[in-house]
Amino acid sequence: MISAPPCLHTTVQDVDLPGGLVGLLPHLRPSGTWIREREGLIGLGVAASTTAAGPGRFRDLADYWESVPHSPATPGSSGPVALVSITFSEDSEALSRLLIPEVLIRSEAGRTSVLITTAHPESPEQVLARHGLRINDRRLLQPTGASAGGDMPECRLQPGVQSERQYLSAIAAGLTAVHEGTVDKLVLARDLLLGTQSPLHTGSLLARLASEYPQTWTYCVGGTGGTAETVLGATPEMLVRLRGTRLSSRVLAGTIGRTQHTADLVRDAKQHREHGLAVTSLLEQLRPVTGTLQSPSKPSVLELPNVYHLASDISGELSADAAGRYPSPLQVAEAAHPTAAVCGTPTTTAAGLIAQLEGMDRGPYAGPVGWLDAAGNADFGIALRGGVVSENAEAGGGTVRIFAGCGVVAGSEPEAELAETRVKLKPMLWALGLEA
Ligand SMILES: C=C(O[C@@H]1C=C(C(=O)O)C=C[C@H]1O)C(=O)O
Repeated sequence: MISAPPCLHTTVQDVDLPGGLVGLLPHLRPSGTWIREREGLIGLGVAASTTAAGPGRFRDLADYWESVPHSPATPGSSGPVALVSITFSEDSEALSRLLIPEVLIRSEAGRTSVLITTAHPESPEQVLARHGLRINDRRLLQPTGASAGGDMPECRLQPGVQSERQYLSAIAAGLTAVHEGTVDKLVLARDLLLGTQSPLHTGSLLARLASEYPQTWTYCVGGTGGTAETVLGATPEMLVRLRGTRLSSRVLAGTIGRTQHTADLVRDAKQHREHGLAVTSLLEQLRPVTGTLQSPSKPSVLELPNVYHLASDISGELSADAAGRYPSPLQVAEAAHPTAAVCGTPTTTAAGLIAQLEGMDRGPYAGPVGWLDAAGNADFGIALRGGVVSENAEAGGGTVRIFAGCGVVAGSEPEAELAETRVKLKPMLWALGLEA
């Protein structure tokens, strides 16, 4: 629902954070995160937010963001940042969201700053104190409360929308569509449901993901209390990164588990075909909004603790329209989404088959997730290796719904694809204490 955003006042202050963003996470209940290695951001609380649904969801979120009136931040700072999660499908029942956190802790190029954005006449100290933080007289940013520790509440594993057997049938049906020439590639996903009896501390869960998977972007959007849903995970895939008019992307497709060797991936023609379709889709979809685009002649191998992926790092430059205007970050994300890394080729036919064969609403899974600022900078990853946490404030516990998918092309074997989803579910299962 789009409502008028409040007028926001921002203050910014440089701080020291020797333990880095990840060290702070177990003490906090973030409303948003985007962290990789020692860089990124943590959002706390919500100064303003909106939700959107349907085919106009990108545009509606962009309109809201553009209408946020805010006082200019200190020179050198890019002002408020919005965290964004957008559903995979325009038909999703789930909401796409944009939220501007009250407190934004941002680490970039060795500098950490705290940006406070508020609609209320409160001092920065009061706002920080409400979120369990203080800045001492030596500029150290410190938590005021104890760490929640790394222990996760006991989780009960429940079946997802499809059993493994049903998922194998969906893959077989996908392969038939490939053999009949309806699609060249189709990405099919499944889910698992985990029930918890006591509340899940999302800060600790995110800290576990960020520590174990430092090569990925640890994301989180939501968590505004009550029965609100939080989207979180650790994605290795960058849909679009914008720094002014410079654009970059990391396309992943073609995967093996760590029990195999990278050489098995590098010499596998099927994996390269699958990868090539994902790269081609991104290049074609970005062409209308870019002037130049470069992609490597062959993919490299991205090594993660659970899998090896074929990876292509794409770079380019945005193009201006006839009036000299550059596309906004949300327009670029809309153009890029969905690539054949998470949908298929051709896109519309694949999306129709996904809805039919998966039998589930992907919600935010495989949709764009990340942040944008008022200077036109943005990081939008693809919401993979994660899930949706739903807390039930009354019952005290909640559920976590986690997702994983894989690309089906000619030569795919259903059992191997099922095994691939098992290793892709590993980061979340491990972070929740369900896997060694
Ligand atoms: C669909 C997922 O991952 C995508 C599919 C891949 C593949 O099929 O090889 C690899 C990386 C991602 O683009 C997932 O993690 O759920």
